[in-house]
Amino acid sequence: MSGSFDEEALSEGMSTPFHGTPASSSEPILQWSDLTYEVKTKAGKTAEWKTIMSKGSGVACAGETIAIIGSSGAGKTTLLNALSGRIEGGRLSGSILYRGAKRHPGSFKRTTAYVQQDDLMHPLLTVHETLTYAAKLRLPNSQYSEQEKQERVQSVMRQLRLDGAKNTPIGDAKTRGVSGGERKRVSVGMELLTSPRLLFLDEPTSGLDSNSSELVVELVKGISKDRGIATLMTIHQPSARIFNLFDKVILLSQGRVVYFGPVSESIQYFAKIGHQCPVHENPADYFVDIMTLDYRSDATLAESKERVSALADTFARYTAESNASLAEKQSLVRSYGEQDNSQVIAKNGWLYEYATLANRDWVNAMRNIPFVIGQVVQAIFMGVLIGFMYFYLKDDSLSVMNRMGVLFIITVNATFPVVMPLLSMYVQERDIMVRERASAAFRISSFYVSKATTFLPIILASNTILFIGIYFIAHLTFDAAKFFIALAVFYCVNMVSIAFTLMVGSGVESLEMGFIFAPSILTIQLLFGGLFSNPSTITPVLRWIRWVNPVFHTFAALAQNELGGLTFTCPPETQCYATGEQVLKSYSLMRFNIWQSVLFLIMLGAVNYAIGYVFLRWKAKPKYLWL
Ligand SMILES: Nc1ncnc2c1ncn2[C@@H]1O[C@H](COP(=O)(O)OP(=O)(O)OP(=O)(O)O)[C@@H](O)[C@H]1O
Repeated sequence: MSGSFDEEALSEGMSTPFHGTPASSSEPILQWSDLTYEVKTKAGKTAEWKTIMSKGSGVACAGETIAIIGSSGAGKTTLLNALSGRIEGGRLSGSILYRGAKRHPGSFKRTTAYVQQDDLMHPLLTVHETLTYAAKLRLPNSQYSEQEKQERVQSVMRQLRLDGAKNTPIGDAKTRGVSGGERKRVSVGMELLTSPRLLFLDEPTSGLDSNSSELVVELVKGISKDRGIATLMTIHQPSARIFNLFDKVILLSQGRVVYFGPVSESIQYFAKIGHQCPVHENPADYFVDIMTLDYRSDATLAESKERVSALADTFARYTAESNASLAEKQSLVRSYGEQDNSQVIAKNGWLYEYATLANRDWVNAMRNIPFVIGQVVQAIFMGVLIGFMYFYLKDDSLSVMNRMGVLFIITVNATFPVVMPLLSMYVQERDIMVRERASAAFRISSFYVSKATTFLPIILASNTILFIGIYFIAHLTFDAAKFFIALAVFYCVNMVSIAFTLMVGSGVESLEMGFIFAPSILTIQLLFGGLFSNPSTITPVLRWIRWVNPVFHTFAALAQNELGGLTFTCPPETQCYATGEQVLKSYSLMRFNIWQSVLFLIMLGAVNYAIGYVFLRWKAKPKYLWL
């Protein structure tokens, strides 16, 4: 028997599953009704709307922990995202009330918390550091002293039983770190540092063994109850013990609600509509079984579709006819009154945010041993290798080609070797930042400036070693003014490369795309850099490239600085350059003087930084549908 029920029998002895108003009648935090979500799909040439979630309604009250259960593709994540204000694209309709009033995006995000399924965290920071930085960034200084922030971190670590892993790094696929369960608890902890009214968790137990899963759910439930947080989590086939930990459950199938009410009454409800859960079976498994479409044959599929549809219809009819109607729900809200959800939550000052982020970036960069050692070793190795390749340049005309070569190689060392390693670090951190920004933890500008300023000293320090090695071993002109001017030009192009990295890294969708774009653009810069082709012979259609080409400006400035005033000896009966000026003229490198080239570099750096910032703002801008 599927879908038939005796309403009177059903009502007997049961509270109102749909609304599930708890006995204590605690404050309703989130209410949603008739929530429908559709996406556009292509069927041949015509596009049509596909319903992913249909007319979902419910309420989450303070202190309750609610599970959203369903088979794969049932719409669990869609419901969680719609309720948490993180749904992108498509069409969302219905109503969502947060503490009795319409949600206000800024304060909703700051007073609610979302724990993602794939927790992105800085792998090299310890548990304690991760939570401390999160506390510094998320808790306003106007309400918390540094001491109180630290107390908060300690209390969250204690509540989530993380004291034992306090000094263990988070880790990732490359470096060993905390266990999966601890990692999840750190993610939860970061969200609980503030005092959210609502907590969303997307599959917090996925990938965990049953003990770790149970611990996560148990701890979350305890904290939610203690702090009066309404918690909603999607969960995939929980064990019977975990299932029984929840206060309420939303059972979803094919985007429709099949049951929403107290866990304690779920078995009774299904029994009354003809689906008696066997005594020794895990109720969660049983419910998922009867809600899942059976694709084994056409007959089983048709039968299961009918069953699922009957289950959802039955529940819809039941709730529509039950005493706990919409009117009751509304009166419940009225009894608590509408809350003002638009209050501005205090942010920390820009400088404080910047200092915290820069400190975190610095710690991260310095712990990235392969990166640090790689930078130093590469600088020494390349400095010595290139230096000896051009060892002790003389002042004969044969040295002209070598001088031009070494100056170009110095320039090249400020492009690829700077951009590629920084790009991979930056894109990874950008993705973490976009996540952190979802809870409006800090400003994009402080993150961006922090990145620019932490990369700069690291790159300048290693490239100074390289520059000095090449300069003195190759024996470029030993003149203090020339040395320092060359170094200044070299610093400028390094700065442009960092700005370029931030621009590409902020604009691309993924690191893979960055690894395609960045080398392509850098190769073009090298081709038009002034060594491989004479700038005056390049077709006018492409000649403008030199204006925006940092490699050209660097090479031209270094060449003018090095060759200016030099004279060369010529072997007898040969034609050759007699002066540095002749070389510069024949290479067409005197279109701009050294200071104009430096100015171009500074401007290019500024433009790259600015475009990168705009890209990042656009990337971090929420594109969510809002009700
Ligand atoms: N943008 C979209 N375009 C087309 N179909 C979509 C889109 N978003 C979601 N869906 C479909 O909607 C259904 C519900 O997706 P959702 O991710 O909410 O399921 P779920 O219950 O969380 O599944 P799982 O447990 O496998 O993560 C799926 O069948 C999914 O393929």
